[in-house]
Formats: sequence, C-alpha cells, structure tokens
Amino acid sequence: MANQEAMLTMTNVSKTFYPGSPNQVNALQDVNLTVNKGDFITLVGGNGAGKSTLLNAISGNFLPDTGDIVVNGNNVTYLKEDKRAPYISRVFQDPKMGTAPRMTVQENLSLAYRRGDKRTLRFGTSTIEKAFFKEELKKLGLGLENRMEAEIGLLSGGQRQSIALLMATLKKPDILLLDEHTAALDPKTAKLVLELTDQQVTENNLTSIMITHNLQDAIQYGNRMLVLHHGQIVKDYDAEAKKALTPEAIFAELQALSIQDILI
Ligand SMILES: Nc1ncnc2c1ncn2[C@@H]1O[C@H](COP(=O)(O)OP(=O)(O)OP(=O)(O)O)[C@@H](O)[C@H]1O
Repeated sequence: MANQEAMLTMTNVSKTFYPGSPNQVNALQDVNLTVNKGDFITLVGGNGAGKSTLLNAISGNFLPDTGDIVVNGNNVTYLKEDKRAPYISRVFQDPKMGTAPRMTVQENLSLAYRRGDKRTLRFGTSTIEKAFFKEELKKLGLGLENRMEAEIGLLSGGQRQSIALLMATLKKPDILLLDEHTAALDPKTAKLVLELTDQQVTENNLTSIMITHNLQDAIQYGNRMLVLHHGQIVKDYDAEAKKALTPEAIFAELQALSIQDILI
C-alpha cells in the first residue's frame, strides 16, 4: 500500500518544440502531477501525446520552458541529465539501450551497482558482489545466474531487457521510468518482463511510471493510471477507479471528452 509522501512533484511544466514556427509542438502543457512514494503509475495516450516527453522532462533530457520538477525533496529542474542519474533510472524500448553489448552480464551489473559511485570496474567485482548479483539474477527465473560471464550482446532481447530492468533497480532509484520497455519483445516475453517488473516494483516499493500502448496492461498493473492527450493529463484513475475499469469504459469516457485518437 503506497503511503502519501510525495516522491515526484511537477508543477506547471510546459515544453514547446520549434516555438513560433509552423512546426510548433506543444508537447507538454502546464502539467501538474504529484507521484506518491510507492506509486506504480501506468501512462497511456495516443501517438505523439507527450508520454516520452513527460519522462524526458523528469529525467532531464531537456529543460522545461516553465515549471518545476522536484524529486524526493530535491529540486532537479535545472540539473542536467547525468546529475539526476543518482535519483532516476530508466528502461527504454530497445533492449540494446540499457546494456553494454561487449561487456559480460556481471560487468554490466557491476557498472549499474556503482552508479553515482567513484569506484570503477578497475577495482574488479568482489566475491560478495558476485554472490549478490547471482542471487538477484536467480530471482529473474531465467537461468541467467549461470551466464554471468556471457557477453550481454549474445543474449536474447527478453533476457537483455530483464537484465536492463535489474540494472535499473539494483541500486534502488527514487523513480523508475519504464518507456514502453516491453514493446519490442514478442508477446510471451513481454508478459514475462512485465511480471518481473511488477515483482521488482512491488517487492522494493519502487516509485515508477510505465508507458504502455496496451490498455489491458495499463489497467492490470500499477495502482494509478494517467491518460495523456496533447501534452495534458486528461484522466487520472486511482487504484479504486482502476479496479472497475475496462478498455471499453475508458474509450467511452474519452469519447465524451471528444478524444478519439487515444490509443494505438
Ligand atoms: N526533441 C524533440 N524535438 C522536436 N519535437 C519533439 C521532440 N521530442 C518530442 N517531440 C514532439 O513532441 C510530441 C510528443 O512526442 P512524444 O514522443 O512525447 O509522444 P509519445 O506520446 O511518446 O508518442 P508515441 O506513443 O508515438 O511514442 C510529438 O509531436 C513529437 O514529435
């Protein structure tokens, strides 16, 4: 059960790309959002709704035109992406983006474990760390604890994405951002990685925002669901409201707001 302490606050956050030109895009429009500690939010919306831009704003990919972003009491609005890295982890759609292909599973995990730490891999991985990584890999249930010396590039997309997820959560981040992280996987593997995600988030009480194009998954997972449209949060369902939701009910509610291009 999530408590009610804020982990992320976005206040009046706006971002316009190509302002004043014919290509102007109001990607985020006056977004106000409070995410409580332990919230697992699913984020849906049509193509170009601003979902990735919202995650980009949180992770510091760009400076917002207006507004403030506070993570766990730290105002990060003007912090560059690398300076926010100790607070924020992100898993992308492409499994290749979260892992170093020529390095072994163990080396990748060591790197992730040293995030924000001055030590480098030159100091090697200690026996205690190795045992810890092995235990964590075992929990994934994919037999990867027996492939710690394998180069990541030789693993399948699903195995790689599972490790990317583990890397993102090995050092508990204040916020875990999941940017359609199962979209590039086949349906069976996507389900597996989603289950792993749910397990990691729930067991570690992580605060997370997950983008998905799958409405059923958005309803099934997490304790809150946001719908973004034209850079604005147009629906915010809490756990109670979510329980009773169906994709059809969401479509009907959005149609009542004259929103047609909501998903897929
Ligand atoms: N760096 C950028 N430069 C210019 N325009 C951008 C940039 N990033 C996003 N946009 C534009 O902002 C709008 C929102 O894009 P965004 O990627 O956030 O949408 P999305 O909801 O994630 O869509 P999708 O589901 O298709 O990935 C789009 O019109 C996009 O072209």
